[in-house]
Amino acid sequence: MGTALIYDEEMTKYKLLWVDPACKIETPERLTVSYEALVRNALAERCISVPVREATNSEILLVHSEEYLEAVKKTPYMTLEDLKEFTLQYGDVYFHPNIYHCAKLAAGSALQLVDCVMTERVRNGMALVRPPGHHSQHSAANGFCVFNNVAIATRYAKQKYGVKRVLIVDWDIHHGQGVQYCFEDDPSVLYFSWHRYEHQTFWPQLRESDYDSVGKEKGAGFNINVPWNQVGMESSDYLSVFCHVLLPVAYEFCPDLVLVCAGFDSAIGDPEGKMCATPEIFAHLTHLLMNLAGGKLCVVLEGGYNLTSLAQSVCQTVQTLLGDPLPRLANLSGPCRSALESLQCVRSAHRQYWSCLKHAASLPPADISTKRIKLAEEEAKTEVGEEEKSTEEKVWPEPPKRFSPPVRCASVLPDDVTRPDGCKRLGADQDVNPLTASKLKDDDCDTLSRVITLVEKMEQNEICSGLALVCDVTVAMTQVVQHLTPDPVNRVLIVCVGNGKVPSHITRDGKTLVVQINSEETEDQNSKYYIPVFLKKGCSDTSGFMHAVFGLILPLGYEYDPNLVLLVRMPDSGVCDAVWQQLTGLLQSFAKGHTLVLMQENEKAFVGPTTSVLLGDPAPPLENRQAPNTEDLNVVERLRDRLQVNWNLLQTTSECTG
Ligand SMILES: NCCCNCCCCCS
Ligand SMILES: [Zn+2]
Repeated sequence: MGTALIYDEEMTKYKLLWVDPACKIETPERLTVSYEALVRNALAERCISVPVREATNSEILLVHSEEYLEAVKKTPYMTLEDLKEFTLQYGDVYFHPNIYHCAKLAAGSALQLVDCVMTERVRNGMALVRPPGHHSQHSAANGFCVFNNVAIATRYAKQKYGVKRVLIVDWDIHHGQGVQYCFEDDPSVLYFSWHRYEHQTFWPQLRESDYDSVGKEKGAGFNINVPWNQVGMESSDYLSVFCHVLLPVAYEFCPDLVLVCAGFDSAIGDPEGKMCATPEIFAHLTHLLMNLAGGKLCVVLEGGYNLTSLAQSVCQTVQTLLGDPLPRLANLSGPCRSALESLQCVRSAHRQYWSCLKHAASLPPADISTKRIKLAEEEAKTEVGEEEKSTEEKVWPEPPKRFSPPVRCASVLPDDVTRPDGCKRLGADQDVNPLTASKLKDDDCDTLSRVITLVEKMEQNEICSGLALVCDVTVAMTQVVQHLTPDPVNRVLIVCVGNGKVPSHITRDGKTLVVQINSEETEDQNSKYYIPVFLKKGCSDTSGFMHAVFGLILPLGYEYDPNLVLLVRMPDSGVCDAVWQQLTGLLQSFAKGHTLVLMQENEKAFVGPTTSVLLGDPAPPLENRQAPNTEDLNVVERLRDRLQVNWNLLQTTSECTG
């Protein structure tokens, strides 16, 4: 299934008609540079173009009041003076004779996207729209927004398709208060937003944007606000929040549909956000959401005011929706102190609502809060009349080309195992490839030599990922590592699922990082590069396993930044299909998707499900949402405490930083 792209140049046909410094950044060029970049990078042509449509009155009334809609309906006929007058009743927004038409198209685009995802005409998609929506409210326009596109789409999906649980991820740098107001008492809609806040001094300066607004009444726990109290946040800060807050909760919530308020003013260079995360981060944020809801992901443009980083970020997002390998994120430094403080506050505020957070630390002591430091700085500044901060132009490298290897997935299988049709899908040359069709009766060394060849072709970027059935995964794993180690830049992340002895020499000199999830307490080898995760209930405990994936494996993987991932399924691991597929999907975040899966010969039943995920299909949703059992949670938390001195992305509290 493909990726939808919804765009129409009609939505570029309104603009600011008078002087208003607060609104001049919201321009038609935002849409044209984004769409042109998709065309220039040959991404638009790979999408399924879906036409826009106007949202109907009843669809708009799913969120907005009749009086508001009636008022907006009059704007096409207003004089310039009337438009200015009409605008004054709202904040930080402007009207134009054609904005009502465009606002209906923007909302209608989001509905079109929901339709083609819910009817499975496409797997996922992006709507490039303006005016944005997440600030608009029941009876008010606000923050460049007229109708709340994503809120309308959410209500529409529930009404028309009976969707039970919707996750809304708002990665725009502003708080989508309009969305929060819409769903704060609704437990069927989980709203997550991070936003520049600076202790309520940044627009829209709302008390209810802070981390302690967790939702109301039945909706308590289903509204997650992550305030950024400093500018300059980087990819590490964003990934920490995804790994330690959003993903664990999102998987526990188990949504049927995911909508993204995709504002790119959270990217480097943006005049509003003043953050430092490069556009590649959106490739990863998108990917990390793609295994939820069976891949049903609708991305709707919100903000983004630096035309360069906006266009690059849109391309990174669409390219990931299309299933292309992700770019590596270089030298992630770990979250800054202010981000850690926000992280700790949010986790603490939501501890009582989500079992994955029940072990979260309590609120940081007020005295170390960056708030006191910040307010002290404010006083200092006013005293000495600090000169205007230089608004230095941010520069960053153009994101690297994300090229897809000719073969997406190759497999080394015994004769009696039929090659999954998925591999065949990758072109006829695959059949003549010695790695797969082999008429010889292969014995073990032949298999291993083919596995090594497979790895070499991955290194040469001829093959993206691979899967091999071998007679002994430990031997195969060791052979692969020995083959690779000489090369100085090689770093291999090895994830071993299940019990079994991992040869200790394999973790020598940091060229490999081994994380083993098992149910046997191994002697406590206190090595930085061998991390045994002992789960009392073993790999069959979905919640405990996924807690280890988000709390340990993902942060470690991002910080280690390997150029190859070995996913090893130890004999009799007991891990269930869906969890195995989720892990396979999430590990493609690393090494540009170069994942080699090693399994025992007798596990042929898992070849198909594993291959489908390596080929880019979403992993099926994890149905169960029971709490991880306490001991397993304890294990992961204790491990994180012990390891975070070496691995910064494991941190979730601000106390630990000296
Ligand atoms: N100094 C006032 C600036 C107002 N900024 C409004 C930003 C709306 C963003 C929508 S994503
Ligand atoms: Zn914004």
